[in-house]
Amino acid sequence: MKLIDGKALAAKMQAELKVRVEKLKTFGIVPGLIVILVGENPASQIYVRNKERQATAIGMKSSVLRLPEEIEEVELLNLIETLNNDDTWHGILVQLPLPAHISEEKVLLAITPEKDVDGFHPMNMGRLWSGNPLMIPSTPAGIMEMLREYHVELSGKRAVVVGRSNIVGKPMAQLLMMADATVTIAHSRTKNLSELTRQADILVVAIGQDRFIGRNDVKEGAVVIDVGMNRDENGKLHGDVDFEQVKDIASLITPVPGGVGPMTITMLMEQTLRAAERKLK
Ligand SMILES: Nc1nc(=O)c2c([nH]1)NC[C@@H]1CN(c3ccc(C(=O)N[C@@H](CCC(=O)O)C(=O)O)cc3)C=[N+]21
Repeated sequence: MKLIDGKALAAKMQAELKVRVEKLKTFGIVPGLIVILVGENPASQIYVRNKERQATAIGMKSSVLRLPEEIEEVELLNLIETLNNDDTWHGILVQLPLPAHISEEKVLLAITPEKDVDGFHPMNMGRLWSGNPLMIPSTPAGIMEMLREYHVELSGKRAVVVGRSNIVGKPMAQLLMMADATVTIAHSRTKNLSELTRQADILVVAIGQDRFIGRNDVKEGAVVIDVGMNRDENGKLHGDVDFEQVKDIASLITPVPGGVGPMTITMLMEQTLRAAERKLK
């Protein structure tokens, strides 16, 4: 078993991003990412702080708007409209999940696709599936970077994605398909899931269930990517893959923490930078 070190790759990419930021600054553009956080979800607070720290580290401008849980939907939509027209910000990210009284669909539609660094706007989802992406969701984008860095061959390989979310599963499947893998999307209702996952040369797991994939679900030599982040009663993080059971079967495996998570944040920065670089053209 060899570890895919997401933290190390994220650090390496940050150094490259820093150079690109400095270059852009010589043209008078400071790339900016604004994050909107509604309510007090403590887990969200940690991600938001990490995002701010990374942005600052590479020389980008970054800000977090903390809004009260009770904010009205129309107020949030108006704020997004203001930010759409504000040249300071090249990326706008609304942290999910939102409180139940606010329509996620309306909010995601309100962000102009050019600033939608999450790639969640229907226009960006459609462009990805049409093979002409503008913004790519950062978790699957980070996974593709990891597979590239570790020279994982994808063409003609059998990839199984467990999880069908708009944020991870669906865009992941499309990116693997664009890289010429043969892709199957499985999910919580899939029958004989194990039979399917055991055929995977590349197995991506994003189902949101603690240590869901065990030793009998993985083919010898498979590349295993774990998107899960589940906290147990002692506050320890576990993936959707039982790392201890799978580590000696897989040829390459991502740890949790230190795998997909750090790359997700770095790719968010990369998308913001790319949005800012488009201003030059
Ligand atoms: N609009 C939107 N975009 C998002 O990208 C988004 C979101 N909403 N809502 C919440 C999820 C979650 N998410 C994480 C990103 C990085 C880590 C991360 O860096 N994790 C580290 C540290 C984990 C720890 O120790 O707490 C690791 O895995 O090593 C975690 C979680 C982005 N999300």
